[in-house]
Amino acid sequence: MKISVVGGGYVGLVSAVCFAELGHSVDLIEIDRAKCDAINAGQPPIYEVGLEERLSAHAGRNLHAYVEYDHIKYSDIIFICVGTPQGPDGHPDISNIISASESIGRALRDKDGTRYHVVVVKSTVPPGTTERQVIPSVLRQFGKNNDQIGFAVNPEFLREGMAVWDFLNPDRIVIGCRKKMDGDLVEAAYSGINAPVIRTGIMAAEMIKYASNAFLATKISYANEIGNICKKLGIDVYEVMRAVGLDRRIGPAFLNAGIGFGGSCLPKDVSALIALAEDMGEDPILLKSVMQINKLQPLRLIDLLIKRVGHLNGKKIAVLGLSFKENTDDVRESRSIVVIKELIRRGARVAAYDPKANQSMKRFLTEIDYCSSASEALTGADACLVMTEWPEFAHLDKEFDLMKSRIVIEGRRILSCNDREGICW
Ligand SMILES: NC(=O)C1=CN([C@@H]2O[C@H](COP(=O)(O)OP(=O)(O)OC[C@H]3O[C@@H](n4cnc5c(N)ncnc54)[C@H](O)[C@@H]3O)[C@@H](O)[C@H]2O)C=CC1
Ligand SMILES: O=C(O)[C@H]1O[C@H](OP(=O)(O)OP(=O)(O)OC[C@H]2O[C@@H](n3ccc(=O)[nH]c3=O)[C@H](O)[C@@H]2O)[C@H](O)[C@@H](O)[C@@H]1O
Repeated sequence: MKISVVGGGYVGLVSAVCFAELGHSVDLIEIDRAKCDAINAGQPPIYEVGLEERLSAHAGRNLHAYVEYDHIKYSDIIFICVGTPQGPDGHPDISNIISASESIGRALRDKDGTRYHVVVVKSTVPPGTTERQVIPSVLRQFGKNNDQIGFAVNPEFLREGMAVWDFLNPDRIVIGCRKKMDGDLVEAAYSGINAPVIRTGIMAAEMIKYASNAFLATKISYANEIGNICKKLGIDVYEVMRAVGLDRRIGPAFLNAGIGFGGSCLPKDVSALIALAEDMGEDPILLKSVMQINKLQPLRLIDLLIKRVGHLNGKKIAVLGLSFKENTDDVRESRSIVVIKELIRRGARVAAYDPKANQSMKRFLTEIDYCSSASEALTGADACLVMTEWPEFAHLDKEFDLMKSRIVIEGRRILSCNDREGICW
C-alpha cells in the first residue's frame, strides 16, 4: 500500500517507520525542514528504543520524508499525526490539525485520476473534531467530487520509550469510520499485526482514546492517594499495590505511586476531557480530583526533602532523571520541571543528570548544572532526588557515598541497592 503520514514526531515518525517495516511504501510529511532532513538521513530527531536501526533500514528505500504535501496524492491512506498540545483553557489546540487538513485537501485537489484516499486522524482529538473540523476542512480545499475521499479515526495507544514495540504489538486497533470500505482500507494497513480490531463510529473512536488515558491517569492518582495514606501509617504502598494488582479485575499496571504522571499526553488529555465535560454542563468530579492529586504530588517530595535536610537555601541537591519517564528524551510536563523550579525558588543549587534528556531540558531550564553522570551530580550533594525510573539508576549504591550526607529520596521507586540506609521515598 502507499501510505502518507503527516507529522514526524513521536507518533508520526514511529508510525511511518513501523508501516515501512510492515512492507508499505511510506511518505512522511514534516513541516520542520531540519527534522525532515534528519529523517531522510536515517537519524531520528527523537530517542526511542529500536527506532534508529529501523529508520536507517527504511530511509531512502520505502520511506521518504518531505516538507511539501505534493506526494500525498499518490497515497491510499493519509494518517494525520500532528501535535494537539494543551491550550490555555484546558481544551487542546487543534490548529495543527486544521492546517494539516487544509494542506491535505489542497494537495489532493491537484491529483489526476480517480484514486480513492482515506484521510485518517491518528492524533488525539476531542469527540466531534473529525466530523466538525477535519472533514469540512479537507473537503472545502479539495472542492471536487467528495466520493474520492473517505475519512476514519484510528487513535494511537503507544507509550513513549516503548513506542516501536507498542505500535507493532498493540492490545487493540481501534478504527472509527462512516463507511465500511474506509475502515477496511485502514485495517489492511495493519495486516501483519496480530491484535483485535475494534470497529466503531468516528466519535466513539475519538472518545475511546480519552477514556483510556483518563483511566490510566486515574489509576496513578488512586495509587498516589493510597500511598499518601500508607505513608502516614508507615506502610509500604508498593507492597500493598502489588497485592491489590493481583486481583484480575484490577490488574497490576499503573499502580506505581510516586511523584505523579507527566508527559505530553496524560495531563493534556485528562484536562481536555474535563473541559469537554464542562462545556456540556457536566461537573467531572473524579477527573478533577485526579488532576488535583497529580498537581500536589511532586510538592510532597519537597516537603519530605525539607524534613530531612532543613532549609534548602545554598544546599546542593542532586536531581537524577529529567525525562518524564524512563527510556525517552521527552521532558514535556516532566515532574522534574516542577520540582526543580521549586528547589530553585527555595535557593537550592541543582546538579542534574539524565541519561538522554539533558539536552532537551536545557530548553526549559538554564539555571541548573547539567552533569554527564550520576556520580558527578552526587558529588558533594546535600541530598538526592530520584525522579525517573531509568534502568541505570537501579544499580546506584556506592555512588551515594560521594554525597556530603547520604540522603536519597525516591520520587519513583527504582533503586535496588541492598543498603537502603538513608534512602526513603
Ligand atoms: N507522544 C505520544 O506518546 C503519543 C501521542 N499521541 C497523540 O498524537 C499526536 C502527536 O503527538 P506527538 O507525536 O507526541 O507530537 P510531536 O509534537 O512530537 O510531533 C508533531 C509533529 O508534527 C509536525 N507538524 C505540526 N504541524 C504540521 C503540519 N501542518 N504538517 C506537517 N507536520 C506538522 C511538527 O513539526 C512535529 O514534528 C497528539 O495528538 C498526541 O496527543 C497519541 C499517542 C501517543
Ligand atoms: O496518549 C499518549 O500519548 C500515551 O500516553 C501514555 O503514554 P506515555 O505518556 O508515553 O507514558 P506512560 O507510560 O503512560 O507514563 C505517563 C506518566 O505516568 C507515570 N506513571 C506511570 C505508571 C505508574 O504506575 N505510575 C506513574 O507515575 C510515568 O512515570 C509518566 O510520568 C499512555 O500510557 C499511552 O497508552 C498513550 O498512547
